[in-house]
Amino acid sequence: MTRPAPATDHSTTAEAAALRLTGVTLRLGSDQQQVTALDAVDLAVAPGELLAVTGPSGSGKSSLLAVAGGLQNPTAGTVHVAGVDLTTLKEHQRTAHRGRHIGYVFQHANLFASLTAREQLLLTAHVAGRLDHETRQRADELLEAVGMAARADHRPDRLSGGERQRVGIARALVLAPEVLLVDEPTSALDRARAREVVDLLAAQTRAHRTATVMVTHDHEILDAADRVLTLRDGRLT
Ligand SMILES: Nc1ncnc2c1ncn2[C@@H]1O[C@H](COP(=O)(O)OP(=O)(O)OP(=O)(O)O)[C@@H](O)[C@H]1O
Repeated sequence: MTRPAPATDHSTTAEAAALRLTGVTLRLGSDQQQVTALDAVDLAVAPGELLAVTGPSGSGKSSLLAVAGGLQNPTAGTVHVAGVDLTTLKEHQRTAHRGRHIGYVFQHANLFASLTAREQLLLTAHVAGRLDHETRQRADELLEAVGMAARADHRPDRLSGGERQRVGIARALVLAPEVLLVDEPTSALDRARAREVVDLLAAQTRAHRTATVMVTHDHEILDAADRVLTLRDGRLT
Protein backbone atom coordinates (compact mmCIF):
# COMPACT_ATOMS: atom_id res chain seq x y z
CA MET A 1 0.00 0.00 0.00
CA THR A 2 1.60 3.26 -1.08
CA ARG A 3 0.51 6.65 0.08
CA PRO A 4 1.22 9.95 -1.69
CA ALA A 5 4.57 11.67 -1.27
CA PRO A 6 5.05 13.53 2.03
CA ALA A 7 3.80 17.08 2.19
CA THR A 8 6.58 19.62 2.40
CA ASP A 9 4.11 22.27 3.48
CA HIS A 10 3.22 21.60 7.09
CA SER A 11 0.91 24.58 7.38
CA THR A 12 -1.82 22.90 9.31
CA THR A 13 -5.22 24.10 8.30
CA ALA A 14 -8.09 22.60 10.22
CA GLU A 15 -8.94 20.35 7.28
CA ALA A 16 -5.39 19.15 6.64
CA ALA A 17 -4.54 18.27 10.24
CA ALA A 18 -4.77 14.60 11.21
CA LEU A 19 -4.61 15.68 14.84
CA ARG A 20 -6.10 18.94 16.07
CA LEU A 21 -6.51 20.20 19.62
CA THR A 22 -8.52 23.38 20.07
CA GLY A 23 -8.70 25.28 23.33
CA VAL A 24 -7.76 22.21 25.34
CA THR A 25 -7.65 22.69 29.08
CA LEU A 26 -7.11 19.84 31.52
CA ARG A 27 -7.56 20.33 35.24
CA LEU A 28 -6.48 17.53 37.55
CA GLY A 29 -6.71 16.92 41.27
CA SER A 30 -9.33 17.76 43.82
CA ASP A 31 -11.21 21.06 44.11
CA GLN A 32 -8.93 22.19 46.93
CA GLN A 33 -5.71 21.27 45.12
CA GLN A 34 -6.46 21.72 41.47
CA VAL A 35 -3.63 21.69 38.92
CA THR A 36 -4.03 23.08 35.41
CA ALA A 37 -2.05 20.43 33.51
CA LEU A 38 -2.98 21.87 30.09
CA ASP A 39 -3.99 25.48 29.62
CA ALA A 40 -5.90 26.50 26.46
CA VAL A 41 -3.71 24.41 24.13
CA ASP A 42 -4.19 24.81 20.38
CA LEU A 43 -2.28 22.37 18.21
CA ALA A 44 -2.57 20.99 14.70
CA VAL A 45 -0.33 18.28 13.25
CA ALA A 46 -0.35 17.46 9.54
CA PRO A 47 0.10 14.07 7.86
CA GLY A 48 3.81 13.38 7.38
CA GLU A 49 4.87 15.83 10.10
CA LEU A 50 7.07 14.95 13.08
CA LEU A 51 6.37 17.37 15.91
CA ALA A 52 8.59 17.28 18.99
CA VAL A 53 7.20 18.58 22.28
CA THR A 54 9.65 19.32 25.01
CA GLY A 55 9.39 21.02 28.40
CA PRO A 56 10.41 20.69 32.03
CA SER A 57 9.14 18.00 34.35
CA GLY A 58 5.52 18.66 35.31
CA SER A 59 4.90 20.98 32.35
CA GLY A 60 2.11 18.79 30.96
CA LYS A 61 3.80 16.55 28.37
CA SER A 62 2.21 13.28 29.52
CA SER A 63 -1.11 15.06 29.88
CA LEU A 64 -0.86 16.26 26.29
CA LEU A 65 -0.30 12.72 25.01
CA ALA A 66 -3.09 11.33 27.19
CA VAL A 67 -5.58 13.89 25.87
CA ALA A 68 -4.41 13.65 22.24
CA GLY A 69 -4.69 9.87 22.47
CA GLY A 70 -8.18 9.93 23.92
CA LEU A 71 -7.03 8.29 27.17
CA GLN A 72 -8.10 11.34 29.13
CA ASN A 73 -10.99 13.67 28.35
CA PRO A 74 -10.07 17.36 28.63
CA THR A 75 -11.93 19.66 31.00
CA ALA A 76 -12.57 21.97 28.03
CA GLY A 77 -11.81 22.04 24.33
CA THR A 78 -11.97 19.62 21.41
CA VAL A 79 -9.62 16.88 20.19
CA HIS A 80 -10.03 15.88 16.55
CA VAL A 81 -8.34 12.69 15.39
CA ALA A 82 -8.83 11.79 11.73
CA GLY A 83 -11.70 14.29 11.56
CA VAL A 84 -13.65 13.07 14.61
CA ASP A 85 -13.90 14.94 17.90
CA LEU A 86 -12.95 12.38 20.57
CA THR A 87 -14.63 14.43 23.28
CA THR A 88 -18.05 13.82 21.73
CA LEU A 89 -17.68 10.02 21.66
CA LYS A 90 -18.93 7.52 24.20
CA GLU A 91 -16.22 5.49 25.96
CA HIS A 92 -16.57 2.40 23.72
CA GLN A 93 -16.65 4.55 20.57
CA ARG A 94 -13.54 6.40 21.70
CA THR A 95 -11.73 3.12 22.36
CA ALA A 96 -12.64 1.88 18.87
CA HIS A 97 -11.60 5.14 17.20
CA ARG A 98 -8.34 5.14 19.14
CA GLY A 99 -7.53 1.59 18.04
CA ARG A 100 -8.25 2.39 14.43
CA HIS A 101 -6.49 5.73 14.07
CA ILE A 102 -3.80 6.11 16.75
CA GLY A 103 -0.50 4.28 17.27
CA TYR A 104 1.55 4.55 20.47
CA VAL A 105 5.26 4.20 21.08
CA PHE A 106 6.20 4.07 24.75
CA GLN A 107 9.31 4.93 26.73
CA HIS A 108 10.12 1.24 27.06
CA ALA A 109 8.94 -0.89 24.18
CA ASN A 110 6.57 -2.86 26.49
CA LEU A 111 6.83 -6.02 24.40
CA PHE A 112 5.33 -9.35 25.46
CA ALA A 113 8.15 -11.56 26.76
CA SER A 114 6.75 -14.75 25.21
CA LEU A 115 6.16 -13.41 21.69
CA THR A 116 8.59 -13.01 18.82
CA ALA A 117 9.08 -9.65 17.12
CA ARG A 118 6.69 -10.63 14.32
CA GLU A 119 4.10 -11.97 16.77
CA GLN A 120 4.08 -8.64 18.65
CA LEU A 121 2.79 -7.01 15.45
CA LEU A 122 0.40 -9.83 14.60
CA LEU A 123 -1.14 -9.80 18.07
CA THR A 124 -1.94 -6.10 17.69
CA ALA A 125 -3.63 -6.86 14.37
CA HIS A 126 -5.49 -9.85 15.87
CA VAL A 127 -6.83 -7.81 18.82
CA ALA A 128 -8.13 -5.23 16.34
CA GLY A 129 -9.79 -7.98 14.27
CA ARG A 130 -7.52 -7.23 11.33
CA LEU A 131 -5.24 -10.22 11.06
CA ASP A 132 -5.71 -10.56 7.31
CA HIS A 133 -3.29 -11.16 4.45
CA GLU A 134 -2.71 -7.45 3.87
CA THR A 135 -1.87 -6.80 7.51
CA ARG A 136 0.51 -9.80 7.68
CA GLN A 137 2.27 -8.44 4.64
CA ARG A 138 2.41 -4.99 6.17
CA ALA A 139 3.89 -6.45 9.37
CA ASP A 140 6.71 -8.07 7.40
CA GLU A 141 7.30 -4.87 5.40
CA LEU A 142 7.47 -2.84 8.61
CA LEU A 143 9.90 -5.28 10.25
CA GLU A 144 12.04 -4.93 7.13
CA ALA A 145 11.76 -1.13 7.21
CA VAL A 146 12.91 -0.92 10.84
CA GLY A 147 15.80 -3.29 10.15
CA MET A 148 14.35 -6.20 12.13
CA ALA A 149 13.47 -8.68 9.37
CA ALA A 150 16.42 -10.92 10.24
CA ARG A 151 15.36 -10.97 13.90
CA ALA A 152 11.61 -11.26 13.31
CA ASP A 153 11.56 -14.65 15.06
CA HIS A 154 13.49 -13.48 18.13
CA ARG A 155 11.81 -12.90 21.49
CA PRO A 156 12.56 -9.65 23.37
CA ASP A 157 15.16 -11.27 25.67
CA ARG A 158 17.31 -11.83 22.60
CA LEU A 159 17.02 -8.21 21.41
CA SER A 160 18.90 -5.08 22.46
CA GLY A 161 17.06 -2.05 23.89
CA GLY A 162 17.29 -0.25 20.54
CA GLU A 163 16.02 -3.31 18.68
CA ARG A 164 13.07 -3.62 21.04
CA GLN A 165 12.25 0.02 20.47
CA ARG A 166 12.36 -0.59 16.69
CA VAL A 167 9.86 -3.43 17.11
CA GLY A 168 7.72 -1.08 19.22
CA ILE A 169 7.72 1.46 16.38
CA ALA A 170 6.82 -1.20 13.79
CA ARG A 171 4.02 -2.46 16.06
CA ALA A 172 2.65 1.08 16.46
CA LEU A 173 2.42 1.38 12.66
CA VAL A 174 0.97 -2.03 11.85
CA LEU A 175 -2.65 -0.84 11.69
CA ALA A 176 -1.64 2.16 9.52
CA PRO A 177 -2.69 4.84 12.03
CA GLU A 178 -3.07 8.47 10.95
CA VAL A 179 -1.68 9.67 14.28
CA LEU A 180 1.41 8.38 16.09
CA LEU A 181 1.99 9.38 19.72
CA VAL A 182 5.48 8.80 21.06
CA ASP A 183 6.50 9.11 24.70
CA GLU A 184 10.22 9.63 25.45
CA PRO A 185 11.36 7.05 22.88
CA THR A 186 15.08 7.42 23.57
CA SER A 187 15.25 7.72 27.34
CA ALA A 188 16.38 4.11 27.79
CA LEU A 189 18.94 4.21 24.97
CA ASP A 190 22.56 5.27 24.55
CA ARG A 191 23.41 8.14 22.16
CA ALA A 192 24.01 6.04 19.05
CA ARG A 193 20.84 3.97 19.54
CA ALA A 194 18.83 7.11 20.35
CA ARG A 195 19.91 8.67 17.07
CA GLU A 196 19.01 5.54 15.11
CA VAL A 197 15.58 5.31 16.72
CA VAL A 198 14.66 8.96 16.19
CA ASP A 199 15.88 8.91 12.58
CA LEU A 200 13.76 5.81 12.08
CA LEU A 201 10.73 7.56 13.57
CA ALA A 202 11.25 10.53 11.26
CA ALA A 203 11.61 8.25 8.22
CA GLN A 204 8.53 6.21 9.11
CA THR A 205 6.50 9.38 9.76
CA ARG A 206 7.26 10.51 6.23
CA ALA A 207 6.90 7.10 4.58
CA HIS A 208 3.52 6.38 6.19
CA ARG A 209 2.29 9.99 6.35
CA THR A 210 1.47 9.80 10.05
CA ALA A 211 0.97 12.93 12.11
CA THR A 212 3.54 12.18 14.81
CA VAL A 213 3.85 13.85 18.21
CA MET A 214 7.01 12.92 20.10
CA VAL A 215 7.39 14.04 23.69
CA THR A 216 11.02 14.20 24.76
CA HIS A 217 13.49 15.59 27.27
CA ASP A 218 16.32 14.72 24.90
CA HIS A 219 17.48 17.93 23.23
CA GLU A 220 20.01 16.08 21.08
CA ILE A 221 17.27 14.49 18.99
CA LEU A 222 15.20 17.61 18.34
CA ASP A 223 16.90 18.23 14.99
CA ALA A 224 15.06 15.19 13.58
CA ALA A 225 11.71 16.96 14.09
CA ASP A 226 9.98 19.19 11.54
CA ARG A 227 8.79 21.45 14.36
CA VAL A 228 9.59 21.80 18.05
CA LEU A 229 7.15 23.22 20.61
CA THR A 230 7.72 23.75 24.31
CA LEU A 231 5.27 23.20 27.14
CA ARG A 232 5.55 25.41 30.20
CA ASP A 233 2.98 25.20 32.98
CA GLY A 234 0.54 23.60 30.56
CA ARG A 235 0.94 26.27 27.90
CA LEU A 236 2.31 25.39 24.49
CA THR A 237 4.70 27.83 22.82
N1 LIG B 1 -3.64 12.65 38.73
C1 LIG B 1 -3.18 13.88 38.97
N2 LIG B 1 -3.73 14.64 39.93
C2 LIG B 1 -3.29 15.89 40.19
N3 LIG B 1 -2.28 16.48 39.49
C3 LIG B 1 -1.69 15.77 38.52
C4 LIG B 1 -2.08 14.42 38.22
N4 LIG B 1 -1.30 13.97 37.20
C5 LIG B 1 -0.46 14.97 36.91
N5 LIG B 1 -0.67 16.04 37.69
C6 LIG B 1 0.02 17.34 37.63
O1 LIG B 1 -0.23 17.90 36.35
C7 LIG B 1 0.92 18.60 35.88
C8 LIG B 1 1.35 18.03 34.53
O2 LIG B 1 1.78 16.69 34.71
P1 LIG B 1 2.38 15.81 33.51
O3 LIG B 1 2.60 14.43 34.05
O4 LIG B 1 1.52 15.97 32.32
O5 LIG B 1 3.80 16.53 33.26
P2 LIG B 1 5.09 16.03 32.42
O6 LIG B 1 5.56 17.23 31.67
O7 LIG B 1 4.72 14.83 31.64
O8 LIG B 1 6.11 15.65 33.56
P3 LIG B 1 7.37 14.61 33.51
O9 LIG B 1 8.32 15.15 32.47
O10 LIG B 1 7.92 14.72 34.90
O11 LIG B 1 6.81 13.26 33.17
C9 LIG B 1 1.98 18.45 36.98
O12 LIG B 1 1.94 19.60 37.77
C10 LIG B 1 1.52 17.23 37.74
O13 LIG B 1 1.95 17.31 39.09
